[in-house]
Order: sequence, then structure tokens, then C-alpha cells
Amino acid sequence: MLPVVVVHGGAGHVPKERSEKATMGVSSAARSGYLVLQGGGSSMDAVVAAVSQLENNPLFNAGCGSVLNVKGEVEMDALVMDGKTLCSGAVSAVRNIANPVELARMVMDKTSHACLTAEGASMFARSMGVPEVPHESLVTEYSRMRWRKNLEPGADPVACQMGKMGTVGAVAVDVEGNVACATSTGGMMNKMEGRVGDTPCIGSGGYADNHSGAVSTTGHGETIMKVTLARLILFYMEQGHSVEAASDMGLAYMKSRVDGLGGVVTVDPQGNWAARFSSLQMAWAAAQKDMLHYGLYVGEHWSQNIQEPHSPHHADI
Ligand SMILES: NC(=O)C[C@H](N)C(=O)O
Repeated sequence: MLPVVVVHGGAGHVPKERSEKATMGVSSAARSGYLVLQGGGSSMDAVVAAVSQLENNPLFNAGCGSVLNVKGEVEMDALVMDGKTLCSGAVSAVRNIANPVELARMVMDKTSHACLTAEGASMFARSMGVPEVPHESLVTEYSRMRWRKNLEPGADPVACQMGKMGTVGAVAVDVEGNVACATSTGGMMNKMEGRVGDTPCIGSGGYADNHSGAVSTTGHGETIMKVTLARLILFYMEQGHSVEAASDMGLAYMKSRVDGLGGVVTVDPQGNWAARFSSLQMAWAAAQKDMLHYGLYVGEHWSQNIQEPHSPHHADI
């Protein structure tokens, strides 16, 4: 069954004109992660490779393409977790770097801490030789347009975001059966300066434990934190539920208990995987046994050989 990598490009409603690009983006990220696994790389290497590729894609709400805070600035959150050691690394409200997920991994590997925030995270990045990038290089016309719209009287940034843009994440199992997760985001549109969401919080934005599996989540952060969605799903798996059933149970609990919608990618250490969501859509892709699987709408599941070029399925191109 192993190895496998599963990625998501955020829960919500992807506008039609962006849907094909979104599935192409996640498919290509899954391919990159799978190449790492095939080359004998660890699940941690694979999830970081997949997520940094999505951070570099301006279509997604992470790295370049991040949503803007109320002041029109990019502040990003990211998390990695290693299921073998339960070590994790995170950054929150970090600015001016291209790949927060790589910095999160450095926090895990090079410090004795689990999370660095804001200026402290920037100082650490500098000390690690991570290049500082201009703020403008992270901002897209699309995110600026949405930010402006949300400044209008009566705008509802949370409802608007669940409509439009996505956090990115990945989970993987490597040939040794080690699991890992990574999640990265620009957060919620027009958020307060200094707001930290679910993404960098272990148990909420993600969790990985070789004894049960790994999960990466997406959705409204304040809601996900109320139910610690990633850990909740692993708890259901510890009770004997399959990756798919446990993912659905976690999402159903979040819906019934706090009226929250979201999405997850989940693996168990045997290489069983699931991509599930309660939102209208979630771009997802998985790579396993030289096959690429992907989808966007509820119930959609396309499969092809991983060597073949991505075939378009959505009518908007
Ligand atoms: N779209 C998202 O997944 C947003 C992210 N969970 C946050 O609240 O920061």
C-alpha cells in the first residue's frame, strides 16, 4: 500500500475560472511529493516538497497568493509534524518569506521550540540564511481585490473566504511507514494584525502520529480550533474507524457542534488515505502505486497513471 502522499488546496468554493488550475496545482504538488518518496525520501521531505510547491503557486492562499490582513499585509502561518517522534515545528504571523513551511521545518530541526511567531520568526529566518522577499512579491491582484471588497461596509470576510480561497496542506507515509503532515496558510481575509489561526497549532491545523496516522486540515481556523479537528480524527481512528469514516466523523462533529465547514486529507501508517470535506469543494490530489488521483467537487474522483500529463475535466477551460 505505501508509500502515499495526499495534498489539499483548501476547503471552500473554487470559482469556475480557477477550478482547472486548482486541480492542476494540487496534482502537480502530489507528483512532486511522490517523486521524493520514490527516491527514498521521508514522509517529512515529501510533505514539505508538496506544500512549498503550493506556496509558490499564486492560486492558493499560502506563500505567494496569501490573503491580506486588515491592513493589506501578508502574515502567514505554517506547521509540520513528524509522526515517528511527535516533534513539530511551526511559525505564525511571519512576513517576507516565500516558504513558511520550510521555516516551520527549521524550527523543528534547529531549535528546541515548537513555534516561533512574528518578528521572532523573522529573526530566526535571517539567522538561518532564509532570503527575505519583498512584501509585494507575495501579494496577487486577486488577493488585493478581495481585501478591498472586504473593507466595504457590510462585508463578511469569513463567509467570503469560505467561498473563495484555500490553505494548502499535505500528509504522507514513506516506505518505512512513517507518517508526516504539513499545512501552510495566509489565514483568513482581512484578519486582525497578529491573528494566529488553527494552522500552526498542533492538533488543529494538523497532527501526525505513527501509532494512528496523519491529518492536515483547512477551513475557518477559529472553528477548527474549537474541536481540534486533526487530533479528533486521529482519535476516531484510534477507536478503529477507517481513514475515510474518521475524517467524515470529525467533519460531521464540527458541523453539528459548532456549525463549521472544512476539509481534511488523512492517511494511516499502512498507506490508506482519504480526502474529505464538508465545504462545497476542496481541490485534492493523491499519489500512490504510480497512480494519481484527484478531485474538486463532492464525490468526484479522477484517476490516471502518474506519468501521463494532467487531463482537464472541468468545463471552464
Ligand atoms: N482557508 C483556511 O483553511 C484558513 C485557515 N484554516 C485559517 O483559519 O487560518
